Amino acid sequence: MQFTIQATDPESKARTGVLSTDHGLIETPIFMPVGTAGTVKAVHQRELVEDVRAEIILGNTYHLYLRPGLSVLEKAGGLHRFNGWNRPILTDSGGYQVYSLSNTRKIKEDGVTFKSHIDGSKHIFTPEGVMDIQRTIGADIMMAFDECTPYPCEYGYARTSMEMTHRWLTRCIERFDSTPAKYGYQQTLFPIVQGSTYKDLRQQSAEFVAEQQREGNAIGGLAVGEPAEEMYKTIELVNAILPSDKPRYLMGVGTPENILEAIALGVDMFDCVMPTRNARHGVLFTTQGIINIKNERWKDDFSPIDEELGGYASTFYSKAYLRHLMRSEEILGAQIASLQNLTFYLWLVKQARQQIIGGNFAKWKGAMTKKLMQRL
Ligand SMILES: COC(=O)c1ccc(CCNc2nc3cc4nc(N)[nH]c(=O)c4cc3[nH]2)cc1
Repeated sequence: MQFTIQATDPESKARTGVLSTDHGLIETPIFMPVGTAGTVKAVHQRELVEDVRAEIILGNTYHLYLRPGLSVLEKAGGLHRFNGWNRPILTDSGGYQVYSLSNTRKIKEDGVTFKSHIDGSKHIFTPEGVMDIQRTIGADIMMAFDECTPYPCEYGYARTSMEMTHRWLTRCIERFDSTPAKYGYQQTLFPIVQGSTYKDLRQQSAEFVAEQQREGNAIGGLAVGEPAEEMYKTIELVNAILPSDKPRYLMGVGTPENILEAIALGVDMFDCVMPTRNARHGVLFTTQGIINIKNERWKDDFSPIDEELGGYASTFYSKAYLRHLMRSEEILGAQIASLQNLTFYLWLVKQARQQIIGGNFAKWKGAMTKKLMQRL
Protein backbone atom coordinates (compact mmCIF):
# COMPACT_ATOMS: atom_id res chain seq x y z
CA MET A 1 0.00 0.00 0.00
CA GLN A 2 1.49 3.33 -1.08
CA PHE A 3 0.99 6.75 0.61
CA THR A 4 2.08 9.90 -1.25
CA ILE A 5 1.90 13.31 0.39
CA GLN A 6 0.94 16.07 -2.08
CA ALA A 7 0.39 19.44 -0.37
CA THR A 8 1.34 20.69 3.09
CA ASP A 9 -0.13 23.73 4.85
CA PRO A 10 2.55 26.34 5.69
CA GLU A 11 0.82 27.36 8.95
CA SER A 12 -0.13 24.00 10.42
CA LYS A 13 0.68 20.26 10.24
CA ALA A 14 -2.18 19.74 7.77
CA ARG A 15 -1.33 17.83 4.59
CA THR A 16 -3.10 16.16 1.67
CA GLY A 17 -2.15 12.77 0.28
CA VAL A 18 -3.18 9.77 -1.77
CA LEU A 19 -3.35 6.27 -0.29
CA SER A 20 -3.37 3.56 -2.96
CA THR A 21 -4.86 0.14 -2.19
CA ASP A 22 -5.76 -2.85 -4.37
CA HIS A 23 -9.37 -1.61 -4.22
CA GLY A 24 -8.51 1.88 -5.44
CA LEU A 25 -7.21 5.25 -4.33
CA ILE A 26 -8.13 7.24 -1.21
CA GLU A 27 -7.57 11.01 -1.15
CA THR A 28 -6.68 12.27 2.32
CA PRO A 29 -7.79 13.85 4.58
CA ILE A 30 -10.61 11.32 4.42
CA PHE A 31 -13.69 10.44 6.48
CA MET A 32 -14.69 6.76 6.59
CA PRO A 33 -18.44 6.10 6.99
CA VAL A 34 -18.99 3.40 9.61
CA GLY A 35 -20.64 0.27 8.23
CA THR A 36 -20.56 -1.79 11.44
CA ALA A 37 -22.39 -4.94 10.34
CA GLY A 38 -21.46 -4.84 6.66
CA THR A 39 -23.70 -1.94 5.75
CA VAL A 40 -23.59 1.81 6.36
CA LYS A 41 -26.99 1.93 8.07
CA ALA A 42 -29.87 3.08 5.83
CA VAL A 43 -27.61 3.87 2.85
CA HIS A 44 -27.30 1.98 -0.47
CA GLN A 45 -23.85 1.24 -1.95
CA ARG A 46 -24.79 3.27 -5.04
CA GLU A 47 -25.64 6.30 -2.85
CA LEU A 48 -22.34 5.92 -0.98
CA VAL A 49 -20.50 6.11 -4.29
CA GLU A 50 -22.59 8.67 -6.18
CA ASP A 51 -23.99 11.00 -3.50
CA VAL A 52 -21.74 10.64 -0.46
CA ARG A 53 -18.65 10.09 -2.63
CA ALA A 54 -17.29 7.79 0.04
CA GLU A 55 -13.88 6.33 -0.82
CA ILE A 56 -13.44 3.83 2.02
CA ILE A 57 -15.87 2.46 4.59
CA LEU A 58 -15.34 0.83 7.96
CA GLY A 59 -16.56 -2.54 9.22
CA ASN A 60 -16.32 -4.14 12.65
CA THR A 61 -14.65 -7.48 13.35
CA TYR A 62 -16.79 -7.98 16.47
CA HIS A 63 -20.13 -7.60 14.68
CA LEU A 64 -19.22 -9.41 11.45
CA TYR A 65 -17.72 -12.34 13.36
CA LEU A 66 -20.97 -12.77 15.31
CA ARG A 67 -23.25 -12.06 12.31
CA PRO A 68 -23.20 -13.17 9.45
CA GLY A 69 -20.20 -15.13 10.77
CA LEU A 70 -16.99 -16.33 9.15
CA SER A 71 -18.40 -19.22 7.16
CA VAL A 72 -20.86 -17.03 5.23
CA LEU A 73 -18.19 -14.37 4.66
CA GLU A 74 -15.68 -16.96 3.45
CA LYS A 75 -18.20 -18.61 1.12
CA ALA A 76 -19.08 -15.16 -0.28
CA GLY A 77 -15.41 -14.57 -1.03
CA GLY A 78 -15.04 -11.85 1.60
CA LEU A 79 -17.00 -8.76 2.64
CA HIS A 80 -16.47 -6.83 -0.62
CA ARG A 81 -18.21 -9.64 -2.53
CA PHE A 82 -20.87 -10.04 0.18
CA ASN A 83 -22.02 -6.40 0.31
CA GLY A 84 -20.98 -5.33 -3.16
CA TRP A 85 -18.64 -2.53 -2.03
CA ASN A 86 -15.68 -2.75 -4.42
CA ARG A 87 -13.69 0.12 -2.92
CA PRO A 88 -11.40 -0.07 0.14
CA ILE A 89 -12.65 -1.37 3.50
CA LEU A 90 -11.00 -0.91 6.91
CA THR A 91 -12.05 -3.13 9.80
CA ASP A 92 -11.67 -2.26 13.44
CA SER A 93 -10.26 -5.17 15.41
CA GLY A 94 -12.91 -5.67 18.08
CA GLY A 95 -11.04 -4.35 21.11
CA TYR A 96 -13.23 -1.28 21.45
CA GLN A 97 -16.49 -3.01 20.47
CA VAL A 98 -16.06 -5.77 23.06
CA TYR A 99 -15.40 -3.03 25.64
CA SER A 100 -18.41 -0.95 24.61
CA LEU A 101 -20.93 -3.69 23.77
CA SER A 102 -20.33 -6.76 25.87
CA ASN A 103 -20.55 -6.14 29.62
CA THR A 104 -19.31 -9.64 30.33
CA ARG A 105 -15.80 -9.29 28.97
CA LYS A 106 -12.69 -10.47 30.79
CA ILE A 107 -9.26 -9.30 29.73
CA LYS A 108 -6.39 -11.76 30.11
CA GLU A 109 -2.88 -11.96 28.67
CA ASP A 110 -4.04 -14.46 26.05
CA GLY A 111 -6.98 -12.34 24.92
CA VAL A 112 -10.47 -11.15 25.79
CA THR A 113 -13.31 -13.53 26.61
CA PHE A 114 -16.81 -12.17 26.17
CA LYS A 115 -20.43 -13.13 25.72
CA SER A 116 -22.18 -12.20 22.50
CA HIS A 117 -24.57 -9.25 22.95
CA ILE A 118 -26.82 -11.07 20.47
CA ASP A 119 -27.31 -14.54 22.00
CA GLY A 120 -25.07 -14.65 25.06
CA SER A 121 -22.76 -17.28 23.52
CA LYS A 122 -19.18 -17.34 24.86
CA HIS A 123 -16.21 -16.29 22.71
CA ILE A 124 -12.56 -15.34 23.00
CA PHE A 125 -10.69 -12.76 20.88
CA THR A 126 -6.93 -13.22 20.79
CA PRO A 127 -4.49 -11.20 18.69
CA GLU A 128 -3.93 -14.20 16.41
CA GLY A 129 -7.64 -14.99 16.15
CA VAL A 130 -8.55 -11.43 15.27
CA MET A 131 -5.92 -11.36 12.53
CA ASP A 132 -7.43 -14.54 11.05
CA ILE A 133 -10.94 -13.04 11.26
CA GLN A 134 -9.88 -9.85 9.44
CA ARG A 135 -8.09 -11.97 6.82
CA THR A 136 -11.43 -13.78 6.26
CA ILE A 137 -13.42 -10.54 6.14
CA GLY A 138 -10.88 -9.38 3.57
CA ALA A 139 -10.39 -5.81 4.82
CA ASP A 140 -7.82 -3.82 2.84
CA ILE A 141 -6.72 -2.24 6.13
CA MET A 142 -6.78 -4.41 9.27
CA MET A 143 -6.42 -2.96 12.77
CA ALA A 144 -4.23 -4.51 15.45
CA PHE A 145 -5.95 -6.07 18.47
CA ASP A 146 -5.58 -3.61 21.32
CA GLU A 147 -7.20 -2.55 24.54
CA CYS A 148 -8.84 0.84 24.25
CA THR A 149 -7.83 2.11 27.68
CA PRO A 150 -10.88 3.51 29.49
CA TYR A 151 -10.89 7.20 30.47
CA PRO A 152 -10.16 8.36 33.10
CA CYS A 153 -7.87 5.76 34.59
CA GLU A 154 -4.96 5.59 37.02
CA TYR A 155 -1.43 5.91 35.64
CA GLY A 156 -0.64 2.33 36.69
CA TYR A 157 -3.65 0.92 34.83
CA ALA A 158 -2.85 2.97 31.72
CA ARG A 159 0.73 1.67 31.71
CA THR A 160 -0.24 -1.97 32.26
CA SER A 161 -2.90 -1.72 29.57
CA MET A 162 -0.51 -0.05 27.11
CA GLU A 163 2.18 -2.68 27.72
CA MET A 164 -0.31 -5.47 27.06
CA THR A 165 -1.45 -3.72 23.86
CA HIS A 166 2.22 -3.65 22.80
CA ARG A 167 2.65 -7.41 23.50
CA TRP A 168 -0.58 -8.06 21.59
CA LEU A 169 0.73 -5.93 18.71
CA THR A 170 3.85 -8.10 18.47
CA ARG A 171 1.60 -11.17 18.29
CA CYS A 172 -0.60 -9.50 15.63
CA ILE A 173 2.42 -8.67 13.49
CA GLU A 174 3.79 -12.21 13.77
CA ARG A 175 0.43 -13.72 12.76
CA PHE A 176 -0.21 -11.16 10.00
CA ASP A 177 3.26 -11.52 8.48
CA SER A 178 2.97 -15.33 8.46
CA THR A 179 -0.51 -15.66 6.92
CA PRO A 180 -1.47 -14.94 3.31
CA ALA A 181 -4.29 -12.74 2.03
CA LYS A 182 -7.23 -15.01 1.21
CA TYR A 183 -8.83 -13.40 -1.81
CA GLY A 184 -5.97 -12.40 -4.05
CA TYR A 185 -5.59 -8.73 -3.08
CA GLN A 186 -3.17 -7.18 -0.61
CA GLN A 187 -4.16 -6.40 3.00
CA THR A 188 -2.22 -4.19 5.42
CA LEU A 189 -2.05 -3.96 9.21
CA PHE A 190 -2.18 -0.68 11.19
CA PRO A 191 -0.90 -0.68 14.80
CA ILE A 192 -2.62 1.51 17.40
CA VAL A 193 -1.04 3.95 19.87
CA GLN A 194 -2.40 3.87 23.43
CA GLY A 195 -1.22 5.38 26.74
CA SER A 196 -4.41 7.19 27.79
CA THR A 197 -3.67 10.91 28.38
CA TYR A 198 -0.29 10.43 30.11
CA LYS A 199 2.50 12.24 28.22
CA ASP A 200 5.27 9.74 28.93
CA LEU A 201 3.09 6.71 28.15
CA ARG A 202 1.87 8.25 24.88
CA GLN A 203 5.49 8.94 23.89
CA GLN A 204 6.51 5.37 24.73
CA SER A 205 3.57 3.94 22.81
CA ALA A 206 4.10 6.17 19.77
CA GLU A 207 7.79 5.19 19.71
CA PHE A 208 6.98 1.48 19.99
CA VAL A 209 4.39 1.74 17.21
CA ALA A 210 6.72 3.79 14.97
CA GLU A 211 9.46 1.16 15.43
CA GLN A 212 7.19 -1.46 13.80
CA GLN A 213 7.51 0.47 10.51
CA ARG A 214 4.05 -0.48 9.26
CA GLU A 215 2.31 1.16 6.28
CA GLY A 216 0.04 3.30 8.43
CA ASN A 217 -0.49 4.08 12.11
CA ALA A 218 -3.55 4.73 14.27
CA ILE A 219 -4.14 6.79 17.39
CA GLY A 220 -6.45 4.93 19.78
CA GLY A 221 -7.67 5.54 23.31
CA LEU A 222 -9.21 8.92 22.42
CA ALA A 223 -12.81 10.09 21.95
CA VAL A 224 -13.56 8.13 25.10
CA GLY A 225 -14.84 11.08 27.14
CA GLU A 226 -11.65 13.11 27.60
CA PRO A 227 -11.87 16.91 27.18
CA ALA A 228 -11.18 18.09 23.63
CA GLU A 229 -8.05 19.94 24.77
CA GLU A 230 -6.65 16.66 26.15
CA MET A 231 -7.41 14.99 22.82
CA TYR A 232 -5.62 17.70 20.83
CA LYS A 233 -2.56 17.75 23.13
CA THR A 234 -2.28 13.96 22.82
CA ILE A 235 -2.60 14.01 19.03
CA GLU A 236 0.10 16.69 18.77
CA LEU A 237 2.45 14.70 21.00
CA VAL A 238 1.89 11.41 19.15
CA ASN A 239 2.06 12.90 15.65
CA ALA A 240 5.47 14.40 16.48
CA ILE A 241 6.74 10.82 16.89
CA LEU A 242 4.77 8.83 14.27
CA PRO A 243 6.50 8.86 10.85
CA SER A 244 5.22 11.78 8.78
CA ASP A 245 5.38 9.80 5.50
CA LYS A 246 2.75 7.27 6.65
CA PRO A 247 -1.01 7.89 7.06
CA ARG A 248 -2.20 8.70 10.58
CA TYR A 249 -5.68 7.45 11.52
CA LEU A 250 -7.50 8.94 14.53
CA MET A 251 -10.07 6.37 15.68
CA GLY A 252 -13.64 7.33 16.52
CA VAL A 253 -13.40 11.06 15.80
CA GLY A 254 -15.55 13.08 15.70
CA THR A 255 -17.46 16.34 15.40
CA PRO A 256 -16.69 18.67 12.45
CA GLU A 257 -14.69 20.82 14.88
CA ASN A 258 -12.65 17.85 16.15
CA ILE A 259 -11.91 16.74 12.60
CA LEU A 260 -10.70 20.15 11.37
CA GLU A 261 -8.55 20.56 14.50
CA ALA A 262 -7.03 17.10 14.06
CA ILE A 263 -6.35 17.73 10.37
CA ALA A 264 -4.39 20.82 11.44
CA LEU A 265 -2.42 18.53 13.78
CA GLY A 266 -1.49 16.18 10.92
CA VAL A 267 -4.20 13.50 11.00
CA ASP A 268 -5.17 11.97 7.63
CA MET A 269 -8.00 9.46 8.34
CA PHE A 270 -11.14 9.58 10.48
CA ASP A 271 -14.16 7.43 11.31
CA CYS A 272 -17.12 8.10 13.58
CA VAL A 273 -20.69 6.88 14.08
CA MET A 274 -21.75 10.47 14.81
CA PRO A 275 -23.06 11.41 11.33
CA THR A 276 -25.12 8.23 10.93
CA ARG A 277 -26.26 7.92 14.56
CA ASN A 278 -27.17 11.61 14.85
CA ALA A 279 -29.05 11.34 11.56
CA ARG A 280 -31.33 8.64 12.95
CA HIS A 281 -32.15 10.97 15.83
CA GLY A 282 -32.90 13.88 13.49
CA VAL A 283 -29.73 15.88 14.20
CA LEU A 284 -28.41 17.14 10.86
CA PHE A 285 -25.00 18.57 9.99
CA THR A 286 -25.39 21.16 7.22
CA THR A 287 -23.15 23.74 5.51
CA GLN A 288 -25.09 26.40 7.48
CA GLY A 289 -24.83 24.75 10.91
CA ILE A 290 -26.48 22.03 12.99
CA ILE A 291 -30.26 21.48 12.66
CA ASN A 292 -32.50 19.44 14.95
CA ILE A 293 -35.05 18.72 12.26
CA LYS A 294 -37.73 17.54 14.71
CA ASN A 295 -37.91 21.07 16.10
CA GLU A 296 -41.23 22.94 15.59
CA ARG A 297 -39.43 25.72 13.72
CA TRP A 298 -38.97 23.59 10.56
CA LYS A 299 -42.67 22.63 10.39
CA ASP A 300 -43.41 24.71 7.28
CA ASP A 301 -39.93 25.50 6.03
CA PHE A 302 -40.13 24.16 2.46
CA SER A 303 -36.54 25.14 1.60
CA PRO A 304 -34.16 22.30 0.65
CA ILE A 305 -32.41 20.55 3.53
CA ASP A 306 -29.02 21.92 2.47
CA GLU A 307 -28.98 23.79 -0.86
CA GLU A 308 -25.27 24.63 -0.69
CA LEU A 309 -24.17 21.07 -0.05
CA GLY A 310 -25.61 19.83 -3.35
CA GLY A 311 -26.18 16.13 -3.69
CA TYR A 312 -29.47 14.33 -4.12
CA ALA A 313 -31.16 14.22 -0.68
CA SER A 314 -29.97 17.68 0.39
CA THR A 315 -31.51 19.48 -2.58
CA PHE A 316 -34.49 17.29 -3.58
CA TYR A 317 -36.22 17.14 -0.16
CA SER A 318 -37.44 20.03 2.03
CA LYS A 319 -36.79 20.54 5.74
CA ALA A 320 -40.54 20.38 6.42
CA TYR A 321 -40.86 17.05 4.63
CA LEU A 322 -37.88 15.50 6.43
CA ARG A 323 -39.24 16.78 9.76
CA HIS A 324 -42.55 15.06 8.96
CA LEU A 325 -40.79 11.79 8.06
CA MET A 326 -38.69 11.81 11.24
CA ARG A 327 -41.65 12.57 13.48
CA SER A 328 -43.62 9.81 11.73
CA GLU A 329 -40.63 7.46 12.22
CA GLU A 330 -40.71 6.73 8.50
CA ILE A 331 -37.71 4.67 7.29
CA LEU A 332 -37.19 7.17 4.47
CA GLY A 333 -36.44 9.79 7.14
CA ALA A 334 -33.43 7.85 8.41
CA GLN A 335 -32.29 7.28 4.84
CA ILE A 336 -32.46 10.97 3.86
CA ALA A 337 -30.87 12.20 7.10
CA SER A 338 -28.05 9.65 6.86
CA LEU A 339 -27.34 10.71 3.28
CA GLN A 340 -27.31 14.36 4.35
CA ASN A 341 -24.87 13.85 7.23
CA LEU A 342 -22.50 11.53 5.38
CA THR A 343 -22.47 13.78 2.31
CA PHE A 344 -21.68 16.67 4.66
CA TYR A 345 -18.78 14.83 6.35
CA LEU A 346 -17.20 13.92 3.01
CA TRP A 347 -17.80 17.49 1.79
CA LEU A 348 -16.05 18.82 4.92
CA VAL A 349 -12.86 16.81 4.41
CA LYS A 350 -12.88 17.63 0.69
CA GLN A 351 -13.15 21.34 1.55
CA ALA A 352 -10.24 20.96 3.98
CA ARG A 353 -8.23 19.23 1.24
CA GLN A 354 -8.90 22.11 -1.17
CA GLN A 355 -7.92 24.69 1.45
CA ILE A 356 -4.66 22.87 2.23
CA ILE A 357 -3.84 22.76 -1.50
CA GLY A 358 -4.73 26.49 -1.68
CA GLY A 359 -2.39 27.20 1.24
CA ASN A 360 -4.95 28.85 3.52
CA PHE A 361 -6.32 25.97 5.59
CA ALA A 362 -5.32 27.44 8.96
CA LYS A 363 -7.20 30.71 8.32
CA TRP A 364 -10.25 28.99 6.79
CA LYS A 365 -10.53 26.48 9.67
CA GLY A 366 -11.47 29.02 12.33
CA ALA A 367 -14.34 30.71 10.49
CA MET A 368 -15.64 27.43 9.08
CA THR A 369 -15.69 25.74 12.49
CA LYS A 370 -17.67 28.63 13.98
CA LYS A 371 -20.22 28.46 11.16
CA LEU A 372 -20.64 24.66 11.09
CA MET A 373 -20.98 24.20 14.83
CA GLN A 374 -23.65 26.84 15.34
CA ARG A 375 -27.10 25.46 16.19
CA LEU A 376 -29.78 26.72 13.84
C1 LIG B 1 -23.89 10.46 18.15
O1 LIG B 1 -22.52 10.13 18.32
C2 LIG B 1 -22.25 8.97 18.96
O2 LIG B 1 -23.11 8.22 19.33
C3 LIG B 1 -20.83 8.65 19.22
C4 LIG B 1 -20.51 7.48 19.91
C5 LIG B 1 -19.16 7.21 20.21
C6 LIG B 1 -18.18 8.10 19.78
C7 LIG B 1 -16.77 7.90 20.14
C8 LIG B 1 -16.11 6.75 19.44
N1 LIG B 1 -14.76 6.77 20.00
C9 LIG B 1 -13.86 5.84 19.73
N2 LIG B 1 -14.03 4.81 18.87
C10 LIG B 1 -12.89 4.06 19.00
C11 LIG B 1 -12.50 2.86 18.41
C12 LIG B 1 -11.28 2.27 18.78
N3 LIG B 1 -10.90 1.07 18.23
C13 LIG B 1 -9.77 0.47 18.66
N4 LIG B 1 -9.41 -0.73 18.15
N5 LIG B 1 -8.94 1.04 19.59
C14 LIG B 1 -9.23 2.24 20.15
O3 LIG B 1 -8.46 2.73 21.00
C15 LIG B 1 -10.45 2.91 19.75
C16 LIG B 1 -10.83 4.13 20.32
C17 LIG B 1 -12.04 4.69 19.94
N6 LIG B 1 -12.66 5.80 20.37
C18 LIG B 1 -18.49 9.26 19.08
C19 LIG B 1 -19.84 9.54 18.80
